[in-house]
Amino acid sequence: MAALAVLRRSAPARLLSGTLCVHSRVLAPWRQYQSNRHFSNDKILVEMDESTGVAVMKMKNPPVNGLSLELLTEFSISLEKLEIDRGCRGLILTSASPKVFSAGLDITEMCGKSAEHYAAFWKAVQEMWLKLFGSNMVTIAAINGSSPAGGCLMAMCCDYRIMADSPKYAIGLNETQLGIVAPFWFKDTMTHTVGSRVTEQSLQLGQMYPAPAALKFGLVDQLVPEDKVQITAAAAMAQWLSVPDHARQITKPMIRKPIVDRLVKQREADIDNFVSFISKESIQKSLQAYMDRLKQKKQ
Ligand SMILES: CC/C=C\C/C=C\CCCC/C=C/C(=O)SCCNC(=O)CCNC(=O)[C@H](O)C(C)(C)COP(=O)(O)OP(=O)(O)OC[C@H]1O[C@@H](n2cnc3c(N)ncnc32)[C@H](O)[C@@H]1OP(=O)(O)O
Repeated sequence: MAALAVLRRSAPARLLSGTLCVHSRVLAPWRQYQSNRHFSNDKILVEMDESTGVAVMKMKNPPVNGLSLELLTEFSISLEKLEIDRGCRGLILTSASPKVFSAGLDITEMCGKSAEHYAAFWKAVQEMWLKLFGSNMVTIAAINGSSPAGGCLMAMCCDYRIMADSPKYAIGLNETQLGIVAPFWFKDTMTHTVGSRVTEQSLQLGQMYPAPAALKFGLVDQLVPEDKVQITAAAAMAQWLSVPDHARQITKPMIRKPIVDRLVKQREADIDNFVSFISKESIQKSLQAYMDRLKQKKQ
């Protein structure tokens, strides 16, 4: 048992290659850590079921769960807490808002801000990805609504994806549609999920796939009626957890560690690249025009 406990603790550290730091500027203090093991801060809600060892993490940033610096920071802190919790073996990631899993990166974080802000934001995006893609737990995305760009990235980081069966909900990496470019580790994550050919086409076209199309080529693993997404995720989790932890935890990094290491080796260069790209006037104009289109859609 002691050996298993060591494996459980040491594998994430190896996989994440020392990436435990989080940006300190917006660290929200834990409001509470109650006996029933629910904890929450502003943007992330965690419900931990001690009898199953499964935590449900809900993103809570209405109206569309934009991945702001605050949400990303709280996400990484929450995930880190669960990762070191002996009792937690599985994580179900979902949205507290109906109809949207996550609208991806909060575009307002990438518009009209300082270079320092862009760098802090991008570091938080990297941190989220390193922790979720490199997690030692079983991770299941319960995709209860649309999931563009960064939302799709989060879902793809998980071991298994269950999506609400509705053509109204779409998922994909649509960055080129905004006039921006998905970085290499977004591309790596998609290649890992659906292979090179589909990734090449999807990324160039910035394609969003309605849920039934996403199922066809494996961007999601299972479609279920909207009101069954959570219960199906719990059932899938039970199945994944029936595999002995130590064997699964040694297997997962065989595939994922080289992908994680690629970013770890060039984190600073990737931040510099992002800051210089996003600061360009032409890119700022594209993002602003896209935000205007989103707002006009309503009128
Ligand atoms: C060489 C390369 C090197 C380095 C890298 C360089 C570049 C950068 C890479 C960056 C990677 C980027 C990743 C991203 O995630 S970008 C974000 C992409 N997201 C989207 O395109 C989603 C846009 N939103 C939608 O499609 C819809 O909102 C959605 C999610 C389907 C929900 O639809 P609906 O319920 O109808 O809601 P509304 O559209 O009415 O939106 C409500 C409200 O929210 C605002 N909003 C929506 N999405 C975002 C967002 N991502 N960020 C900020 N704000 C958003 C929307 O404008 C509305 O606002 P309002 O004030 O009008 O209420």
